[in-house]
Amino acid sequence: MSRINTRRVTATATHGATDHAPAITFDRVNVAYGRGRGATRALIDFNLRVSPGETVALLGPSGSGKSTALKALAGFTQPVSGTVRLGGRDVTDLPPAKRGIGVVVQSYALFPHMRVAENVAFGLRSHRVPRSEIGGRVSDALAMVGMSAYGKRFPRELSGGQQQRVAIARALAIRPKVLLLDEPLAALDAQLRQSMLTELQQLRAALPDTAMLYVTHDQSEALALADRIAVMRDARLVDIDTAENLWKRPPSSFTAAFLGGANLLPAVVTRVIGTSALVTVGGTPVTAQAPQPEIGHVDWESDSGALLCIRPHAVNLVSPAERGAMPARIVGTVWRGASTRLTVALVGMPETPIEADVTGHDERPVGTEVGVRFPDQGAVLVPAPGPVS
Ligand SMILES: Nc1ncnc2c1ncn2[C@@H]1O[C@H](COP(=O)(O)OP(=O)(O)OP(=O)(O)O)[C@@H](O)[C@H]1O
Repeated sequence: MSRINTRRVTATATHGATDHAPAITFDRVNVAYGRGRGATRALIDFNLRVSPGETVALLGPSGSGKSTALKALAGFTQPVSGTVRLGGRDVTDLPPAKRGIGVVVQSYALFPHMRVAENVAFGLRSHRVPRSEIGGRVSDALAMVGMSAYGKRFPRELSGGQQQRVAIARALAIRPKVLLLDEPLAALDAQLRQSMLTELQQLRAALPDTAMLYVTHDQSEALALADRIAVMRDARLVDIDTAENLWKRPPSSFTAAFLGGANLLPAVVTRVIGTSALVTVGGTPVTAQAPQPEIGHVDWESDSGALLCIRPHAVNLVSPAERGAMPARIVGTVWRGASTRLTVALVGMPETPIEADVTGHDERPVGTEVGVRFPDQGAVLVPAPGPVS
């Protein structure tokens, strides 16, 4: 049974905010650590808008600037330039405690000498909530995360998952309009992470007015929770769209690879009509989607190079004798229980092996000859990467 209470809670208004403004705005925000030549630019011209009630995941590899973006919003780091707004109100120069944001970090950050209820009450006191209200607010917040029975315990008497629930309760107790979560599941084991992910989905549904910014380097968390995913690389935002669009029609090879380990094969464009393409991969003709991005336009010119993006589950392994199949050989095999991940090398293209997921336990040995087919329109063209600026 779920431990998150799905009762809906309405966030209290923050003073000075406007109703129609985005809940969160980053406007050309730059953050650097250190000064002069040795400075690290951790956020470069970062723009992002999050609507009330929307969840945006900041996804990217280690060091790409995700936590820095949260810190700039929470007030833990000061931008060199740019503006941070909450509900339309400029908070760039406001101290963290005055921003009214709930923050949950990976390490729980509970006070070890305080009981659970005192931990949750702490934030309320620092937000000057009247004494008479504190008890009720603490009970409500603990009930939301299914921890009502644990108010008298110390953090050391709780499991990792329970401590993280208390940390979430503490963030929710102030009834924030904006909730920041920085890798909240990273310290938990795989099984607990999965159940907490389900609970976070329920929490999201229970807080329809609360905007959430969720930092993760785990694409499955981002896909499960986010309305939109903002992909970061080297201190910059590289792509932003709905989870579904980024997954199905990745606008860049970086996002394609980062979001779900896509196969990216060098291809040559034969012709594109509308959003359908005919390309060749290693000389074999393949049909693919050739989508256009939301903003801008991609010219898929005949004879130009592109990348063919295909997910491992969409690759079909057939008999090498089948007409139109690309000849290949199995070079690796990993049984994963419900499926087997096979690595196959196309004849003539050994440097770009393809990963293919096959249902069940596939016992074909390494060295077996196979044929590779991509289902009609099952692959998507992605622009070949240009130089990183
Ligand atoms: N306090 C600091 N002093 C100096 N450099 C820092 C500091 N905090 C972060 N950085 C640097 O800024 C860059 C961005 O760091 P940030 O923590 O925002 O990345 P991240 O995407 O959240 O990474 P991770 O997934 O590993 O947490 C990195 O190069 C990091 O080394």
